[in-house]
Amino acid sequence: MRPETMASKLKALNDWVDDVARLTRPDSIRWCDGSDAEAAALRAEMLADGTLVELNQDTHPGCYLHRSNPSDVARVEHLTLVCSKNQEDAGPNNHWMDPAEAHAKIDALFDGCMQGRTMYVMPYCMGPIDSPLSRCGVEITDSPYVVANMRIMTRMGAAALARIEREGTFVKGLHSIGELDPERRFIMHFPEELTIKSYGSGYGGNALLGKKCHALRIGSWQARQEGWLAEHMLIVGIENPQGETHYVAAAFPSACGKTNLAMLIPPEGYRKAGWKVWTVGDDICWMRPGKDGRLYAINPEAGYFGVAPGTSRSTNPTAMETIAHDTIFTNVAVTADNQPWWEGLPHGTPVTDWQGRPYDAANGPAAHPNSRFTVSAKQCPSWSPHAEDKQGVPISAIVFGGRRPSLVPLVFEARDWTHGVLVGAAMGSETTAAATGAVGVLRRDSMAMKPFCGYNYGDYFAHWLSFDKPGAKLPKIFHVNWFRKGDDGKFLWPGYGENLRVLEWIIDRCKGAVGAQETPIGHVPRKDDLHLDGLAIDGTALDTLLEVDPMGWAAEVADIGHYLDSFGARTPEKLKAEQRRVAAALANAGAPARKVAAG
Ligand SMILES: Nc1nc2c(ncn2[C@@H]2O[C@H](COP(=O)(O)OP(=O)(O)OP(=O)(O)O)[C@@H](O)[C@H]2O)c(=O)[nH]1
Ligand SMILES: O=C([O-])CC(=O)C(=O)O
Ligand SMILES: [Mn+2]
Repeated sequence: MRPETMASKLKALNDWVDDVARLTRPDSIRWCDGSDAEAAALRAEMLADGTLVELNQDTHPGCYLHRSNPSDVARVEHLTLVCSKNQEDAGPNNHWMDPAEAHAKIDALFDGCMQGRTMYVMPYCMGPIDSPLSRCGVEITDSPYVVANMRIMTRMGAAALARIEREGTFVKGLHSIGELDPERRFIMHFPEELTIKSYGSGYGGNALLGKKCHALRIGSWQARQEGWLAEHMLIVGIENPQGETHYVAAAFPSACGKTNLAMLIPPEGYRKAGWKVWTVGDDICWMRPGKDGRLYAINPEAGYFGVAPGTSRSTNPTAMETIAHDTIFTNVAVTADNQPWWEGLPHGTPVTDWQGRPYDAANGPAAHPNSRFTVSAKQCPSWSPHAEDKQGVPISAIVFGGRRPSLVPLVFEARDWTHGVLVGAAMGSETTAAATGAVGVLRRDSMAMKPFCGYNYGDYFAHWLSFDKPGAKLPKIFHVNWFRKGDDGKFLWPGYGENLRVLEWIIDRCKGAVGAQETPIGHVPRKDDLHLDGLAIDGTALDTLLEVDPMGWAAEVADIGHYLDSFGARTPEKLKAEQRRVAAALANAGAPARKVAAG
């Protein structure tokens, strides 16, 4: 760590650090270089003051547990603001405050807040350090836990600082855990100033500012200006037995299966035949058109901040292997022999819950439903050899999806880009524990970006449409739903590794190698179009998964129309016309679905 006196060569950076120090009045300032020695020293400090607890080092070498304040366990959407000069630019999809008022409000909280604490200055790079698609930032924080996580989640330290000094621009992120009072908490974004101010929370999405705040909210604003896309998407490479790899980018809302799909293990028959899956990213995707007209994507992150509950050898063995060592666990339970534990693990018994209390089922789950692991991407056994390619990987298909217990089929394909943008805009999903508030409530979550789009959704839809221009070789767009339920309330589709069967159909559609049936909502596979050998699923479940109910869909599409209108004049007319086209097709849908040829 560089002591205060060895500040950066970049005057703008030094000046900002000085200003922040004057406001927050820390006892000392440390510039982080990202080294192992620095990480080890910080860890020792956190173990000494209880910020980290050592886990069983025989079974989990290098693994530690952090228990957060029980009031600080998830993103807080109602306290997350986009403070653009013009309220219309933030749009009805964001909470907004006038920038001057917002600065005044949050600076009053920052005033003197680091007294008695150390202020850490972390230069970081989102994306491979040498990629033209990458962007840099500097986060200032008083939380060593945040430093430890940022070191895993981003390229943090000396190399990032060198790039920042070369480029001269960076996103400014100021964070303090403050007094962890839910009444004194704000996550504010000033896109026109490339600035983030976050106060009063130590939780991942609120505090690791490179992630949702920079890579999505500020990133999406920059992407619109510069002609690229910053999306809440995993990136996965699917290699077929012929050795051909297709990359798929998929947007699912928080806690709806991105990490799992990115690390999928092929079903046994596929594995034997030679199918392989390569993980490029599990949460965020930055993509832009290449010279050949295709979209190329990078993962701006360097690690995974994944949901622990539900992760097991049967659902996600790749993740289990990834987190077997050198991992920070947040808000999980522990067993009698000090191993981390969460709901969904078949073995072990929790003795201490996520709050550090003796486990008692009466207190609810042992691990918090949004408990997380933080781990370096390099530890993932399926980490793609192309994950660090500076030009990114070419995307063959874009997939949207959410938790839809009824109506929405297992998979369907949009007719073209405009229809695909409508499918993404129309996405709905049940809310999850990743944000505070009620769980299981169906809401619209366009492109899984509702909590993350840093500007007006109407403008965002127009930006998406703008990629369809002469010379563009755009990916095909699909929608999936792993979460359809039967009358007994159980999931109809086995999900997880079996999702490869759906990805195979998707990739074959991109190649024109498999058929489908045309319906008013898009192309849906017939049973025979999917490879289902070796899959235990009964015929009626499959019928339900592939059915399109015109009545139910007519109501859904009418609701989508109202939703698009809620963004007023900013919603592109082209998107509304597309919605009317689908509504009209559904109105005519008395006739049986028509068979279409492959391609
Ligand atoms: N039924 C079913 N559940 C799944 C499937 N994939 C993931 N899940 C469950 O959904 C939850 C969240 O999955 P993740 O893969 O961590 O979700 P995510 O989208 O990466 O979440 P964020 O990190 O919050 O963005 C876990 O409890 C999983 O076990 C699936 O195919 N079927
Ligand atoms: O941002 C976070 O805290 C975790 C995450 O990936 C999400 O909620 O989508
Ligand atoms: Mn996420």
